[in-house]
Amino acid sequence: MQGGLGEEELQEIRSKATALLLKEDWVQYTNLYTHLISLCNRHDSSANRKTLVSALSNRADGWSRLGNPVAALKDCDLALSIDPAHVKTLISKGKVLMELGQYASALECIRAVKYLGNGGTNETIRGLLEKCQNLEAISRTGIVDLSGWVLSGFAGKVPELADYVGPIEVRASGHTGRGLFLTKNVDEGSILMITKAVATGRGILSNKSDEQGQMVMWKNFVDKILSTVEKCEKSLDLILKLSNGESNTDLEVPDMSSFKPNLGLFASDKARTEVDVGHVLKVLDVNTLTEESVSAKVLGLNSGCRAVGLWILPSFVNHSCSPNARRVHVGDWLILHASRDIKAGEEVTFAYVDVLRPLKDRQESLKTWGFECKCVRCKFEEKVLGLFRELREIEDRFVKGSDLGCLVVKLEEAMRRCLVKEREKGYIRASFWTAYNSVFESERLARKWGRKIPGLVRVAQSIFEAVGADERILKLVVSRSKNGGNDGLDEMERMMRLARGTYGKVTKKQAFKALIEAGF
Ligand SMILES: C[S@@+](CC[C@H](N)C(=O)[O-])C[C@H]1O[C@@H](n2cnc3c(N)ncnc32)[C@H](O)[C@@H]1O
Repeated sequence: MQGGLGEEELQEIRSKATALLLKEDWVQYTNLYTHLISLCNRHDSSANRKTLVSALSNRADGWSRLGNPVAALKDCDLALSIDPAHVKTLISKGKVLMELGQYASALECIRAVKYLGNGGTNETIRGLLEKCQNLEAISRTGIVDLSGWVLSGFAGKVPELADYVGPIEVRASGHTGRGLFLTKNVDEGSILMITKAVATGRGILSNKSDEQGQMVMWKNFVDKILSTVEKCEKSLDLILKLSNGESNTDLEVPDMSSFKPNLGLFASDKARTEVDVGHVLKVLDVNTLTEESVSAKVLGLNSGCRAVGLWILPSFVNHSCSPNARRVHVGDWLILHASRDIKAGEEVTFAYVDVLRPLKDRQESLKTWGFECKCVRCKFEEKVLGLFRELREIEDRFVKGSDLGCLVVKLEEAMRRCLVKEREKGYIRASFWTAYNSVFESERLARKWGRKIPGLVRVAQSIFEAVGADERILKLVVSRSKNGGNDGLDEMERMMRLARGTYGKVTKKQAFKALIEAGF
């Protein structure tokens, strides 16, 4: 007998627990340990305290398996308040804290195991320590290095990342509601945030117009969101802070502390929350992002696999046709980076629609979003197209699909005659990128019109400065340089800048090259 708890009874509970563990029946496993914990509490003795600690530790594992790290953490803390040197609990607590994005505290737990010495230096602990150190560094600095994964051709599991909030803050942004702003100067490729989706819906669609496949993917995504918000009040609070598209006036500007790593995005052991499903669906309509949109790059994904997802902090990023940021998706993680240099105080924007299209096309696409873009580029284009009939006529002819080479020449001449400034030429060239692309891409057209228009590098550079980096432009610059059109180191440096702007600073130089290859 152990002060009230019989050895036989304990043995029976242990055997049941092993059977449930093998069956991976975590609900019954957790219930069984709840029963044992109440037995231990009823018969307090020093022997039962040992049993209590290991029961709490095991129940914590059960909670973790059930996706409830908050309850797991509570059990770990209870166990450690009785035995602060309980190795298994310290390891469990370290893992739970990692899951909650509390890397510095997780490191403390795992280091404590290492210094306790009893079994603390084995491979598992070393691996855990290394992983935790990496994640802690990412969450503090935003420095990620996916070189190994990229160079291996994206083999194996998607790399683990950590939440990072860079030099950004949410502020009121006039007619657009709230927006994300930079708090210090950054150069192109700088990582602005790393954040995990509240939920994603994935599907292999036969083609872009596979409506049935899209419906299934959307339903699956909505179900995941609803199940998360039903279980977790904090996730619901965050989602309810997002725009539902009805009015941009008087929207609350959330405190940046609401976006601290992962907190709140997990189920708590509280009762289920009442959810206004209609409101959540409206929020999803306005804030859901697709992974494969033009201002996003998906790393390491099978072609054909599509995904939609909700990421909280990126939902505060407004659209601009002259954007300065892009997204890179790695599994359920979204990495937002500067696609060109951005000054402190500037608003961070990415494109909701293809910005390498003429004004009319962009305006048409933005109708589905329910707003008109009033960015500096749109205003400029509206003004010049209104002022200069010849530019307007060129746009009309472009829409009708006339000879693209001739059109590019006319466009360059018209810009010269209309005294369009160099930076603003980038806006117009971006609008007619398809025409420039077909000239630079075709040897015949390049021979025919090449001497009458600026070279690819100049055009690419002006577009880069006006609307940020873009994979399609990078692709053309790289393919041209392979065909012998390169001028050595300078060109390499230019390509690296374009690559950094397109993918963000996520790999070393060598891997960037592989990424460029893999991207195409
Ligand atoms: C993903 S939210 C962006 C954040 C939003 N401004 C907020 O306060 O929550 C998308 C909504 O923001 C507004 N929005 C985004 N970009 C805009 C723009 N360039 N001009 C006007 N409204 C914009 C539109 O109401 C759009 O439906």
